[in-house]
Amino acid sequence: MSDPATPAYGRTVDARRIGAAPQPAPHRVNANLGAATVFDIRDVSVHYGSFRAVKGVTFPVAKNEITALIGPSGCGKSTLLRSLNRMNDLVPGARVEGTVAYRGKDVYAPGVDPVEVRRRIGMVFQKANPFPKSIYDNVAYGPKIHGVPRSERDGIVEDSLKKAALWDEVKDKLKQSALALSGGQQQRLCIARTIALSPEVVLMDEPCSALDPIATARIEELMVDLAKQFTIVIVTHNMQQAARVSDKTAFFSTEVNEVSDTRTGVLVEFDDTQRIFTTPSDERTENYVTGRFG
Ligand SMILES: Nc1ncnc2c1ncn2[C@@H]1O[C@H](COP(=O)(O)OP(=O)(O)OP(=O)(O)O)[C@@H](O)[C@H]1O
Repeated sequence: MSDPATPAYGRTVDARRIGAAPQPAPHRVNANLGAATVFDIRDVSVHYGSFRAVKGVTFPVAKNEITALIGPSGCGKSTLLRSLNRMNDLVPGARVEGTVAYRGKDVYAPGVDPVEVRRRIGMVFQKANPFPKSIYDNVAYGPKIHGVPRSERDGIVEDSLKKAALWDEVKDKLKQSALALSGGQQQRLCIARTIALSPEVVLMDEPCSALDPIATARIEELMVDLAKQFTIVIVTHNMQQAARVSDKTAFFSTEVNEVSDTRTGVLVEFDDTQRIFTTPSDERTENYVTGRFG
């Protein structure tokens, strides 16, 4: 049994503790101990044209964990997230330097198919973006274009909707338009659509920012459940959310270049979520998580 004096950060956190004075950690936990590494992100910088949005980022992502990327607006969280599955390829002028090793292989290596990368490393966006199709067709779409036979699609749709905790609400109206669902249901549908392709990793870019607290709570519960099967990396502005659901947290900030007057995102600290929110190593992290940072 865990020590009751130890704050329960990481998936079971009491959100009211956020902002409390840092407390001594019982011991320093090696952030990468004991879990298989899915991503080894090494010295990654991302440019948009001549503008360097984020520089020199290095941290690992462990299998079946939830890793949260937090930090002030514009520090490059979404940019870094999109570099993990080559989503930035779709942005004209975007360029990634360094190494994003996924299961030991650089996703930017010559010959790597970005479509296959995005199948294995799926993405859920800030705003639910269902296709203007039926609920069924939204989930079946990916398997269909990847050549999964029609006979297997019913099972995939049901399984994906169950994993996304949406099945009970939609099982009797699969042929109805996805656009008639609530915002929270649409976001769970987008999660079902993503996991229908059997990815290993699900990237989530502020998946709850357009949702009310009840829908947010459902997605958070869902994330924790999905992490049993998938590895999750989430960008969130919501520090309580990061503290509630994540195992590891990467805190980003910006450095100002006095000459060009531009801001570049940097990784300040990466560690167990509990440590980031209780005894961070860097003063900038502490100022941010305790709300002293404007
Ligand atoms: N497509 C793009 N073209 C040019 N610059 C971009 C593009 N996308 C982002 N940027 C710039 O890159 C920097 C990092 O942006 P990014 O959206 O990654 O930050 P963020 O930390 O996710 O911000 P927020 O929390 O506000 O969403 C910002 O200066 C932003 O203006």
